[in-house]
Amino acid sequence: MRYGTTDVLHGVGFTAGPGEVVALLGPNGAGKTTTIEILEGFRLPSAGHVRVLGQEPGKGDEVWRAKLGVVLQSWRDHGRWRVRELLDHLGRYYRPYSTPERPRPFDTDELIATVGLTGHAHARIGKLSGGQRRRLDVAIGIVGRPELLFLDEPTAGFDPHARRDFHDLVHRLSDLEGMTILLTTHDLAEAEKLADRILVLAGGRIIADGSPDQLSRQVAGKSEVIWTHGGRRHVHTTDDPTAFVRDLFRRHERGISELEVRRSSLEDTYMALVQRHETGQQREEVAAL
Ligand SMILES: Nc1ncnc2c1ncn2[C@@H]1O[C@H](COP(=O)(O)OP(=O)(O)OP(=O)(O)O)[C@@H](O)[C@H]1O
Repeated sequence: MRYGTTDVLHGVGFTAGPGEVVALLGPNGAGKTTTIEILEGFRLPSAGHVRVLGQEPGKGDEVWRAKLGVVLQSWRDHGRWRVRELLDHLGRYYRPYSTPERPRPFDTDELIATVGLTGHAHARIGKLSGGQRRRLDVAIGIVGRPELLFLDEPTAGFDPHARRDFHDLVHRLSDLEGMTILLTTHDLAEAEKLADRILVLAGGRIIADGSPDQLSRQVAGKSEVIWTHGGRRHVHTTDDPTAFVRDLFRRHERGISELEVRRSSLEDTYMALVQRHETGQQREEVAAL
């Protein structure tokens, strides 16, 4: 993807299979939204090949569009409508695309309950809180029971409870409905919890692609060993926690309690990957001078 003379995506290549949950991670400006917008058909790529549900997104017809669900970063219209009224209204557009395997739309009350808005079904949308509005955005995205769902920072503004409900919802949608889900998030714990696969974008390139475990293995992460001995808490960082713990017990046969080994988190892995990419970029720039 090129804007003017600037390439913002370079050779971004990946496939996602049915029912897969893929998280797109990356620093601000990495190209996540641009990638999603191309897949949704909102932006035409300057070059390359894109197929979404067998179709070139820019040429998708209504039947194709009805199979997609989109939750954008934020939008604030329909303030005078009521929650149930809007979902019922939007759902009707999907009726002609209903199939026996995939009845469309979702039952409105079931959908409202699914996103936890039953108590606000008759509230005016303009009066919802930020988190409630975001729940409604998700409901709007899935009202047509899509085969493929795009979620751009879906949990921004959610309280911990709403976040957990949302995570359960994503699991249900992928496991029970077989929905393929592509989401962007800056919450690494969320990505780790939800995604079967993580793509890390930096500077418009995919710098890592794999399950959270596979990514950790790409970066030789250190582990933290935390233990209490004689009432004092100790922390040690090591490449080989097994050897360290064996040695620890050899040195102190008794008196060790509350032993914990913490592997590097996805956050550590992510930071290391992005830093490695940025250092490589700087080296390339210096070499070009
Ligand atoms: N219409 C446009 N014209 C020119 N450049 C653009 C345009 N839209 C986006 N860009 C640039 O493309 C790059 C990628 O932007 P994009 O919004 O895809 O990033 P992002 O990864 O979604 O970032 P964030 O995490 O901040 O949402 C940025 O450098 C941005 O400045």
